[in-house]
Amino acid sequence: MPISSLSISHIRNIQQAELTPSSRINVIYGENGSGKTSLLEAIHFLGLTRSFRTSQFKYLVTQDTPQALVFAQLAQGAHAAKPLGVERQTSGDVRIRYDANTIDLAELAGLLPLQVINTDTFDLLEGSPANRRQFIDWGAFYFDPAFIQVWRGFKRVLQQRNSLLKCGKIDPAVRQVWDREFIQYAQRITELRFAYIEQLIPDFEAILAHLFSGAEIRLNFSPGWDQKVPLDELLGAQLERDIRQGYTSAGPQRADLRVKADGISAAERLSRGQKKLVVSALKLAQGTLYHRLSGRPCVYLIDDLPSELDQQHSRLFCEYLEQTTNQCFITCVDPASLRTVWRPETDVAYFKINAGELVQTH
Ligand SMILES: Nc1ncnc2c1ncn2[C@@H]1O[C@H](COP(=O)(O)OP(=O)(O)OP(=O)(O)O)[C@@H](O)[C@H]1O
Repeated sequence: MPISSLSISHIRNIQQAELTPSSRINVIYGENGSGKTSLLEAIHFLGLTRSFRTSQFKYLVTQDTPQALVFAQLAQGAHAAKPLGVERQTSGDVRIRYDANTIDLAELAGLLPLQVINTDTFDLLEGSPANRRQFIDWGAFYFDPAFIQVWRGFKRVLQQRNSLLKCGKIDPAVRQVWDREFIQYAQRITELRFAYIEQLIPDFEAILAHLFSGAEIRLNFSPGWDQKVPLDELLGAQLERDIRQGYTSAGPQRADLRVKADGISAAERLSRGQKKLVVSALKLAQGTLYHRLSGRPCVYLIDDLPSELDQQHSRLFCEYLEQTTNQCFITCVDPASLRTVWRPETDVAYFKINAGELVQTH
């Protein structure tokens, strides 16, 4: 559901800002330190009650202010827009209200599915497998309603098993009970991840073909253990090692999505700009698949779109965004490079931000 109006109070250097965004493309521009990323963080806060830049709320809220509040109207097609408000205190209290009801975080995540493309997105290639598992699990969460329960169950069993391992000596009967449950969850979570990746790959390849040429990119999902060996055998064979280490070394907690360019790790092979195109294609593919499955577009927060990209690739990126129905909030320092890329019929709004103050421009 696109945001049809937005009011931001006390997010970083934005004391108070109001905007009426376009349902399609919004370009937010301004000098370094003017508040562009803060505006994207405000939208992220609205969708998830937290920032994508810091895990500590005290850094997100305007300094010396006890609370942040972001309020929006979410468009509902032909029907009247519905209000959504997220308020969070530095003391810890969070209040989420949607259409006159208090809702929880899981309901909020379903209302405003967000995709962020920023410098951290490079972690999808350069970071640890945990980044890629998070990426897969975001998609699997929306892909199959069963995923969240399976994921929670698996986390609980893994924690229990690891606690047992840390104790050193384990009663074989107790271990068998936990292993049985561990294996059931491991198989289920892996099936759901496989199913999601299988659906994602064609979208990823189609988007990549639009944005990128120069190397053959392949995605390869590795579930976290050698599939040729039954997991119960593996857990038994690795028990001594697992006890020494104090954690379970095989299972979905070790899954990864390997990205290769011409058969070599993409993180090692690609240039910075090429990496940006590949990670963006992954994020755009997630949004496309989500839209196809749910019938609803995502909201994209794209920080400094032109950075790392030459003019031709910026143009291709914008062309792709234009073809989708996502609502996009795109930041840049100089809007000149993004002024000429849109088709005349595309609804594009421009906002200039200066010292946290926002004005709509043309
Ligand atoms: N908690 C806070 N309270 C008030 N101001 C803050 C807070 N945290 C950061 N700032 C300031 O907010 C300003 C805006 O930062 P932001 O990262 O949004 O800028 P930007 O426009 O994205 O810059 P750049 O182009 O350099 O990436 C900065 O000057 C920063 O120092």
